Amino acid sequence: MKTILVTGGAGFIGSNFVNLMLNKHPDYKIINIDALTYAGNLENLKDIDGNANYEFIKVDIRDREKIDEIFKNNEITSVVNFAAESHVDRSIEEPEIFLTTNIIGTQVLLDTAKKYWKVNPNDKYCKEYKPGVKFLQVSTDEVYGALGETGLFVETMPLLPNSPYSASKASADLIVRSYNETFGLPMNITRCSNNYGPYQFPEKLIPLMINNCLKEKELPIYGDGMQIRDWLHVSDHCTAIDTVLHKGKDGEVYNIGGNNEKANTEIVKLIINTLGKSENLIKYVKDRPGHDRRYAIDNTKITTELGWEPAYTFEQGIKETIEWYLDNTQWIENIISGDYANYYDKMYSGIDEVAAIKE
Ligand SMILES: Cc1cn([C@H]2C[C@H](O)[C@@H](COP(=O)(O)OP(=O)(O)O[C@H]3O[C@H](C)C(=O)[C@H](O)[C@H]3O)O2)c(=O)[nH]c1=O
Repeated sequence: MKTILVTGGAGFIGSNFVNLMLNKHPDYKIINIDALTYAGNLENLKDIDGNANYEFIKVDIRDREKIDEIFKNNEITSVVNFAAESHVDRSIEEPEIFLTTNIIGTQVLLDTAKKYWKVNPNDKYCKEYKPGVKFLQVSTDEVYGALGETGLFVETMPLLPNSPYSASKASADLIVRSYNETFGLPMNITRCSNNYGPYQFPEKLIPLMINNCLKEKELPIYGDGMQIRDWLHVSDHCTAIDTVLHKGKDGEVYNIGGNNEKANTEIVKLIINTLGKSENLIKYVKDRPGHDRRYAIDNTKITTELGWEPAYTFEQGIKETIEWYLDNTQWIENIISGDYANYYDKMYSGIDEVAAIKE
């Protein structure tokens, strides 16, 4: 039986992944560890309550002692590391937590996996690991920096991150790479484009706009709104990670994109129109500092080498996502009333405050 340690499994992408894995692989055990910060919510996992193959442990990935104890008590065969501080705007306000969680937290996991997975733990030079073990680092296309009007991100591009968030993720990627080169630790890195879908915290563009629209609050678009993102449905992202976990070649990086390039304003207008609201709600505000102009992913490697492709069209995905938020207004209220509430209110309750924060 495989035992997969999923970190950050109460967050948006992590909880979608835990749900997928338990349904798709009924013979796997999933251990979900999560610090339950503002963006994590066990309500995201209510459908698997009582599943005998699932265990939740509240822990911060920076807690070396507790991580060690989890590896000691369980025969873990893979780690899928979703745990991260992920919001770019917040990384501009308070970078430190991004560096400690995203970089040091990853290093703690790598050290512990190395310790427990080595065939000979006492040999510092041992590069032989138990069969089938793998560390999968979930990363982001933001590590490549920004694209101009043309071109796509490919895995061989240099890392040129622009925000404290993306710099922390790029640093973690390099640490993971170094553990593979220096210690032979089996690993893959995946770099996804912008995710959307159910259970996304309403600080990110799509759920923020849906939530504000439903409450008839202003919709803050940064700068000219012509920045482009490549939108990937979270369930496509999860099937891609499952594919890389099982078929990814050791030491390789795989980009994961949705083949859906859209300008921010187009997305916001689509949400407004679907919800039958007025475009007068849109308010163009001061631009995000260091705002990346365009992200777009070349999926050739994962498609040709591993046979994965996104299944969702954006039209279908956004329709289902809007419906999900309409059906789960209480979930939104619950998640934004936690310990992040003050920060959330400050950031998103009024446009003038948003603009002030961006100054
Ligand atoms: C919240 C917000 C965003 N925006 C703009 C800023 C971006 O051009 C775009 C998407 O912003 P968001 O913060 O949702 O996502 P990104 O900054 O592209 O980053 C996201 O996708 C990558 C892959 C990750 O790895 C990040 O973890 C994830 O947060 O909308 C606005 O114009 N107004 C707003 O109120």
